Amino acid sequence: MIKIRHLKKVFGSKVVLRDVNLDIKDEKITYILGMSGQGKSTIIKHIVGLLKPTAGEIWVDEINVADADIQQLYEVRKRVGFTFQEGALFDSMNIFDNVAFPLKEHTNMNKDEIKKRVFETLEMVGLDADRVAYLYPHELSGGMRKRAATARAIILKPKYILYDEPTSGLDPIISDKITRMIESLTREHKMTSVVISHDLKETFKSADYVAMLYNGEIIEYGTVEEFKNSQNPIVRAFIEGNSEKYEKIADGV
Ligand SMILES: Nc1ncnc2c1ncn2[C@@H]1O[C@H](COP(=O)(O)OP(=O)(O)OP(=O)(O)O)[C@@H](O)[C@H]1O
Repeated sequence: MIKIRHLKKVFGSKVVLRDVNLDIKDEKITYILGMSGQGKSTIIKHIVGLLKPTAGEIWVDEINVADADIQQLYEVRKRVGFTFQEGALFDSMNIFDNVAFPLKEHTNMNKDEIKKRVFETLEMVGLDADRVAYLYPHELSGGMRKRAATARAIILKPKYILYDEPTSGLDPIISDKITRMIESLTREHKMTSVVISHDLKETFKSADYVAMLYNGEIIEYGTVEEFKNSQNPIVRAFIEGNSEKYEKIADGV
């Protein structure tokens, strides 16, 4: 399980995360929602040790990432795959080399083993491996690039996968396909998924748990039904897409 306890992060004089507490349950899909700039990406960067917290603990199973040594961080990176919003793939490498990259870095697999694993993984994310493996990222559509980036993130068979806005910039049909891919990796391949999103439609379709980040804290956490029935005024304004209501509450009016 991933457990975040009293996570605080200050950039310069700006307090982005005040006191984040969150449990990510194994083999489930947890969505983290929140307005732009609230610090959702900052949370996931802490989970993989790309940022050091100002205070608090981030447990990935028995490892506290906040004070992990190099060896432990290496272990965390094997257990936790992640995809970022932008620039997830190396433009100068074809899809095969992109997806194979972590295998070459982290394992002693031979060429045949690497090819087998890359092709299997491309199929797992719904790509036709024979067709796309030797294409370059710019030759793929946005949705296919997201799938390929996911293939690279799961190539080491991580227990956890973190998706940063996997459906942003995609049309509703492709968004639905990406959501189904996340579901299939979670349900059939027993991964634990954390999804950062603004996309309520996709969230309500596939989340097991939903957390809402606001003003540096998780202000609501529960199942989709619980979240939909939340009486928290910020959550209500967010669900209704009511900017006037949201801003009034945010301004303390
Ligand atoms: N390395 C950094 N140095 C300084 N400020 C940062 C850094 N990383 C993030 N921030 C600031 O922290 C805040 C939260 O950023 P973050 O990207 O985590 O938000 P987010 O909720 O993921 O937003 P979005 O939905 O737009 O991606 C922003 O104000 C951002 O400018």
